[in-house]
Amino acid sequence: MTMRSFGLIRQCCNALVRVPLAREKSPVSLPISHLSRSLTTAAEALKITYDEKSEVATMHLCRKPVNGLSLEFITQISIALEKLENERSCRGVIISSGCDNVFCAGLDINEMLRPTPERLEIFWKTLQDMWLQLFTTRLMTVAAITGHCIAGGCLISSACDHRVMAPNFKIGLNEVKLGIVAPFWLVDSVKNLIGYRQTEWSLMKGHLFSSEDALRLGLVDKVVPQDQVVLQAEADMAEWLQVPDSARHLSKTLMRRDTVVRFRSGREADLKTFVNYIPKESIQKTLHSYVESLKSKK
Ligand SMILES: CC/C=C\C/C=C\CCCC/C=C/C(=O)SCCNC(=O)CCNC(=O)[C@H](O)C(C)(C)COP(=O)(O)OP(=O)(O)OC[C@H]1O[C@@H](n2cnc3c(N)ncnc32)[C@H](O)[C@@H]1OP(=O)(O)O
Repeated sequence: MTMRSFGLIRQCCNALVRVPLAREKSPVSLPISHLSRSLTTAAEALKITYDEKSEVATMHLCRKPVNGLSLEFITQISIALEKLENERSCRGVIISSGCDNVFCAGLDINEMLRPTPERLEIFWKTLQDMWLQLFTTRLMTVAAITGHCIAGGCLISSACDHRVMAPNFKIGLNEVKLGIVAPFWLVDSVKNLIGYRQTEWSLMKGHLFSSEDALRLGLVDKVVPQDQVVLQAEADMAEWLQVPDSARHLSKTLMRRDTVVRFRSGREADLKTFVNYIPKESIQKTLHSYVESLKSKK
């Protein structure tokens, strides 16, 4: 197997003070006083490899301990996606995790705790952009879900084209448990997979599905033992790549158009709602208690 890492991507990912890269915007300097805590450095957090033979890249999320989606991390993912999208030989990307038993625990909650208005706005815009990139990319996308996949984690997996998950983990949208609400575009992408009622019910309860229930409902496509998830994702990717790229991508565009149109017309209002809602004292209290409960479960 011929593997090479994308020098350009690594280079970009290491230089992370100016964000976001987002296509439609110019870069903005970050208030770096609020960098969120992680056990990994920015350079270690995202590893990209490319297999020339299969024409498939792997995006390995390694922001320990739980791949919490901080502004810097989302920006790295976004830059990497853009680079892969522009790499003509690349046809697919597998998204995998280097965190034990966690694919992604969602947004880094620290981003929402006592945020500066400036950073909060950049954070949400960057997340919106990253989601749109992933949801509409020409690349075939497969999520190799080797652990829990919660809220923002489900944002990533549900934006992909195919999902393979390990048994006995949790997946879904639990935002209400934190006193917050998933944005309509994330809800839509889950609804596209599991239908209206299951989405409404799980959203209102903050219910996380077991891997097995997720398979039954269509929130994931396969459940295989944890040590086989990546291999299965690679095998499924190879099968998917037998379909001509442009026809596959046009079909995806056709199926996702309504969600994308709704997103584009609602994203400004969504941003305003987010930046007004998060700093509210009542929301801050609930988020704070949630973080405390995570820490005290040990
Ligand atoms: C009207 C509406 C207007 C506006 C909308 C507003 C907001 C919309 C946002 C919606 C979009 C998405 C939101 C989100 O993603 S919020 C995040 C939701 N995620 C979770 O609830 C997951 C929480 N984590 C867990 O349940 C467990 O950590 C997990 C993943 C099951 C792993 O368990 P375990 O292996 O036992 O690990 P620990 O729990 O010990 O965690 C290790 C360490 O990580 C910290 N941590 C965990 N998750 C997060 C996180 N999401 N962000 C930041 N930090 C996290 C945890 O506290 C531990 O820290 P410690 O210091 O104790 O080591």
